[in-house]
Amino acid sequence: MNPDEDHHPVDREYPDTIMRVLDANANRAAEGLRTLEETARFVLNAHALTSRLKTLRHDLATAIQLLPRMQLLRARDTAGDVGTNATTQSEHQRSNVRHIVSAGTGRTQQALRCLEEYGKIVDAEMAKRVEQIRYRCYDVFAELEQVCVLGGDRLSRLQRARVYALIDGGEDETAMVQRIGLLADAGVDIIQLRDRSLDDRTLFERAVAGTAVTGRLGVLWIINDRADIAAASNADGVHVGQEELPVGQVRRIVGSQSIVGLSTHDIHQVREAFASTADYIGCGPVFPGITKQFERFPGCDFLCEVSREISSRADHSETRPAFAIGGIGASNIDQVVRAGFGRVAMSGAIAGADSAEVAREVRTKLETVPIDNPADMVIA
Ligand SMILES: Cc1ncc(COP(=O)(O)OP(=O)(O)O)c(N)n1
Ligand SMILES: Cc1ncsc1CCOP(=O)(O)O
Ligand SMILES: [Mg+2]
Repeated sequence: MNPDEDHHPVDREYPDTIMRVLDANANRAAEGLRTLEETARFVLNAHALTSRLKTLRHDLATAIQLLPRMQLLRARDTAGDVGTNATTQSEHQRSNVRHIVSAGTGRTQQALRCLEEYGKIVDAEMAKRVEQIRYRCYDVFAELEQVCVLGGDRLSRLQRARVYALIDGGEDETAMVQRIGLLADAGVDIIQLRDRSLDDRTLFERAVAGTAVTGRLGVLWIINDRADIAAASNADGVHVGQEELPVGQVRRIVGSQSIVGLSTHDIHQVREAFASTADYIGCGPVFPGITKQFERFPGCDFLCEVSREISSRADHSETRPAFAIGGIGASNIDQVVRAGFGRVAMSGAIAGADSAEVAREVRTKLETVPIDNPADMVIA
């Protein structure tokens, strides 16, 4: 705030000691929130958490404006602060992102409590607002720490993923598990269970079996359409279409640690998806295929538009991994690659006896397209 705009009704001067506590902790809390926000944004790609942390940071700045800023600045005395040299060894060591997050959340919470307590002497309204911010922080911080462990791992695997296979539930559970093993061996990164012919109980049981085997094999496991079954089976995520439950509602069911994918068929839907909390998008249908019939094919023109949209955004945290889908296989992968896509989802092409060779061949071609991979830092 401009010092001239300091409109706090200063009817008294507060002791410098109090002002120093408030000044130091206002800075500490704001810096802590910014560190956590950057982690959610750039390291974890956690869109919903990033925006909640940003709102908290802004609300804190608004609350701090209730303090007499000139008095705060006059009281600032970094050189005379006996605490600046009193550092501990652990303050200078951060071994991984989890460590940064737990240090940041602890520090921010402590700073908010100090602000609140000392703020009560100066401005009761400010103290009340900080108290509310502190309560909101408890929830957001708990989620952030959890996302760091499970969600962060899922998101970094998603960022690296290139080949995504859609499968049905198979003849029986054993057949499905075998197929998953084969696809994983062939280097498939993500497998989606897409089967509308199964009753809910059987679909759930297949989902549970898939969660267990993909967990062992290091493959992401996504359930098509059904957020409830994805949550109940502890799958890595869910994929929904434009006519299904909105992404925000899906999130309420599966939580922030799960992957949510969204189908897109035109560039407006892609932009909407980038503004939502979806973690990746499916783009298509590109070509006619055997799995699903369509009247319209946005085709490779659409893929080119999506590639341009992604590369036009300087800030890659504003985009999401995009998988081309629809009739894609070894015979047309070159066209997809030429459209700038380094990731595909396939069903029909990986359903036959040659599925492993197809998956390998497709992968080799896709690897010629660089994909943005910001999540290559050690999160564990
Ligand atoms: C990765 C991926 N992309 C697109 C789709 C299609 O989803 P949707 O439009 O909801 O159609 P159905 O698969 O539900 O028939 C997908 N499943 N996966
Ligand atoms: C579900 C879906 N949505 C767009 S294309 C498609 C089917 C993908 O299967 P295939 O790879 O066999 O065309
Ligand atoms: Mg669907």
